[in-house]
Amino acid sequence: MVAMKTLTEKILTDTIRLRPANSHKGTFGRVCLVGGNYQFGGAIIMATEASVYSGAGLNTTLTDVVNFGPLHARLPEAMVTEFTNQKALTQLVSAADTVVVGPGLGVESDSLTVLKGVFDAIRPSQTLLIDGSAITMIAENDLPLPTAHLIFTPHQMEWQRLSGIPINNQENEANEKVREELDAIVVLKSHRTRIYTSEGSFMNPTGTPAQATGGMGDTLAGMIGGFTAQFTHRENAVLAAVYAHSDIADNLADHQYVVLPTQIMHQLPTYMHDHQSKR
Ligand SMILES: NC(=O)C1=CN([C@@H]2O[C@H](COP(=O)(O)OP(=O)(O)OC[C@H]3O[C@@H](n4cnc5c(N)ncnc54)[C@H](O)[C@@H]3O)[C@@H](O)[C@H]2O)[C@@H](O)CC1
Ligand SMILES: Nc1ncnc2c1ncn2[C@@H]1O[C@H](COP(=O)(O)OP(=O)(O)O)[C@@H](O)[C@H]1O
Ligand SMILES: [Mg+2]
Repeated sequence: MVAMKTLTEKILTDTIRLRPANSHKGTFGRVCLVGGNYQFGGAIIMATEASVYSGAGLNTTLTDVVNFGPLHARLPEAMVTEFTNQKALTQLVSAADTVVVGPGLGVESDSLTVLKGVFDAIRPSQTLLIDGSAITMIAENDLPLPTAHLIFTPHQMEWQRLSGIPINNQENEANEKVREELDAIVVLKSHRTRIYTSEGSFMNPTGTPAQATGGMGDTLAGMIGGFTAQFTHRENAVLAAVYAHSDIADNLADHQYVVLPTQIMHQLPTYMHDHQSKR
């Protein structure tokens, strides 16, 4: 086991590139976000909004039809399609650089059908981020994983379900072993989030109890989606998103009792401007 490294602010300038003058929306990646049933629309709206605010060039959301209006009222920049339309799902998933599946997807039979549809459509060259309900469904149904660049973003209870490691025993050695079996990047979220990759394991030093509110992880999932779609080094993109998400929260918590997920994403364009590479 190699010692865990602690992330520093340097991960930001190592990752967030200066936007080239000769560029267009296609330069900054396509993200497809899948989730948000009739009950959890807010989750996929927050994930989508976080991806857009992190600079991803094109964003399409596959969700329950009840969420179309609410999503567009907040975010006309995103495109929407119904997640039960298998043909559209296959086409939109195939066209993405990064697919984010799970925020607010739910665990009912329609949710499982959607998840299986994503797994069938994904190709090995693509990045697939698996969050929230999708992690729970994989664990509960023992679903085989597709071949792709996989990223899991479990909180401790979701990691217990997926890995079988009880929350109190989630030590680095055990976590690293399961990460290897999954052949994925694992972002194990807690008050001090740890990130396990094939290139090493990392501790995120940022974060505050002011973040302990629903939707905070949905927002991180969207940010990682946006970062991985536009920045070429996948591991660094994940690390930078985790660091930024909680660093912004720390800054807001200097003068706020609670930090809302939507406040974090709205800070992103300024924060990324201030922490981009100078070259
Ligand atoms: N506005 C919305 O639409 C929201 C929808 N959400 C969605 O709701 C679905 C269910 O996710 P939940 O996470 O709520 O439910 P889960 O049942 O998966 O997990 C929550 C349980 O895990 C426990 N837990 C233990 N350690 C934890 C840790 N470190 N972090 C978080 N929880 C920990 C909590 O106490 C809680 O009882 C997901 O699809 C999620 O995306 C939630 O994100 C909340 C907001
Ligand atoms: N006490 C805390 N200190 C630091 N970060 C926290 C704390 N509580 C929650 N977070 C962060 O908030 C996010 C919660 O994710 P998750 O439980 O998936 O939320 P949701 O599913 O409601 O969106 C994670 O990024 C986690 O690290
Ligand atoms: Mg979550």
